[in-house]
Parts: sequence; structure tokens; C-alpha cells
Amino acid sequence: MTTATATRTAARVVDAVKVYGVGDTAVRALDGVSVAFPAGRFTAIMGPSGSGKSTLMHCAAGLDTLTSGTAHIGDTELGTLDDRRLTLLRRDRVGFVFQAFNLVPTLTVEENIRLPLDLAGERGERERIDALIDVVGLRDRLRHRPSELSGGQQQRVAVARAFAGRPDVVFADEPTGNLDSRSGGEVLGLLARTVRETGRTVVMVTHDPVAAAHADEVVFLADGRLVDRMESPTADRVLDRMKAFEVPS
Ligand SMILES: Nc1ncnc2c1ncn2[C@@H]1O[C@H](COP(=O)(O)OP(=O)(O)OP(=O)(O)O)[C@@H](O)[C@H]1O
Repeated sequence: MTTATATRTAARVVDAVKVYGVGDTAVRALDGVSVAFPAGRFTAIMGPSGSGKSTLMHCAAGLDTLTSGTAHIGDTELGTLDDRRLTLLRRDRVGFVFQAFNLVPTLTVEENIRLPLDLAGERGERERIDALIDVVGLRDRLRHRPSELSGGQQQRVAVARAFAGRPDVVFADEPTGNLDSRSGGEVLGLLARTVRETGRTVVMVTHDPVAAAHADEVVFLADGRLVDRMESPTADRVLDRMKAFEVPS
């Protein structure tokens, strides 16, 4: 299913504008972006440094607000929610993976993975979490603390935690930025596999063409605008597209 009409949208922004600051120092980080992230797909957001990738992700995920335009998770328009509802939406319907892992150091691997469910007051779900633990390959590390794991293992815990609450969408911001290429490749393969096997949705910001090649589709930003999309990307094609941004105007 690749037609827009047949595909459900997990998250989207419409006419998104984000201006930081005022007056002479104002920066237009998003300049009228409309983009939909289809459910059940892995989408990468790419573009040169400063093109608005992180801003787009933060606004789409409800971590920051737009200056104008709308952001939606499923059918919920984020701008209509008060702070409490927005916090609940982020907790229950969105998963996050950040460059810096962001695990709770005092909790074990298993407790970190189960955290979203515990916070939501959900019990049970033993089998599904068990399956998730196997997907990320951490069965023999469940009693360890994050400091006893390698960077790649910690990020696999973060990926499992992001999916544990069965979110509508997982947002990943440079998830392999702190990892060597082998561990990074494992984490990206894990993200892609989890999307394929569980039908979940991932939106990932990256500046790395090799990372973007794990996605089903890449959307390209330049100067706060959406300038291109690429289905079934390869690292070479993404790199070629990125080089075109470097041509001096
Ligand atoms: N809190 C802020 N206050 C002021 N300007 C900001 C703020 N956050 C981002 N910007 C500016 O908005 C623009 C877009 O930034 P953003 O971080 O979204 O880009 P990016 O594509 O993610 O960049 P990078 O790849 O370097 O992380 C940049 O010009 C940046 O300097």
C-alpha cells in the first residue's frame, strides 16, 4: 500500500512554520512544511545542518509548539491540547529515542523497558514485552544497569522502551550519533525490523546517508522547507541528493 489515500497517517504537520526569536535575530526554522508520516513505515528526515530537521521532529512530537500551522498525532491536533493532555499524549502515544540514550541509571534493563507501561499503570502484557526483549536481543542483560552495558546495548534498551507502550509513532533523533558504525548498524536494523514485524511507525532525524538508507522513505529539508522525498533509498542515492544541496547558488 503506497497510495496516500490507502495509507493511514501516524503523524503529520500542515503548513508548519516555526520562528525562533523576534525582530532582527528571528530565525525561520520551518517555513511552511506540510508532511505526513505514514503508519507502519520507517521515514528518515534528512537535510543540511540548520535545515530544520530537529525542529520539525520536536514540533511533530509535541515537544515544541509551532508558530503557525498544525501538528497531528493520528487524528489528534496537538495545538488543541492543554499541557496535561499533551503530557499524557507524549507518554501514551509517542515513543522517543535520543542520541544520548536517556535511560534511568538506577533501574535495570528490564525496569527501563517496562517504564512506559509502569507509568501508564498497565500491568500484564508479559508476552509482548518478552517478545520485544528477544527482538532487541537483551535477554541475558535484563538485570544489568545501563552503566554495565555498551553504548549499542544501551540504545537497544532505549529502542525497546520506545516501543513498549505501543505508541502510534516513535521519533528517533540521531539515534546512532554516539555509536560506532557496527553498533549503529545494529540499532538501525533493529528499528527497521521492529517496524516490519510489529507494524509500528518510526520517524528518524539523521544526517548520515547510511542511516537514512535503512528507512522506507527519506524526506529532505533545506532552509526550513520540504524539498524532496525518496522511496526505497540507498546510501549512494541519498548522498548524491545531499551533495546537490552543497552546490553554491
Ligand atoms: N532554540 C532555538 N533558538 C533559536 N534558534 C534556534 C533554536 N533551535 C534551532 N534554532 C535555529 O533554527 C534553525 C534550524 O535548527 P534545527 O536544529 O532544527 O536544524 P537541524 O537541521 O536539526 O540542524 P543539525 O543537523 O545541525 O542538528 C537553525 O538555524 C538553528 O540555529
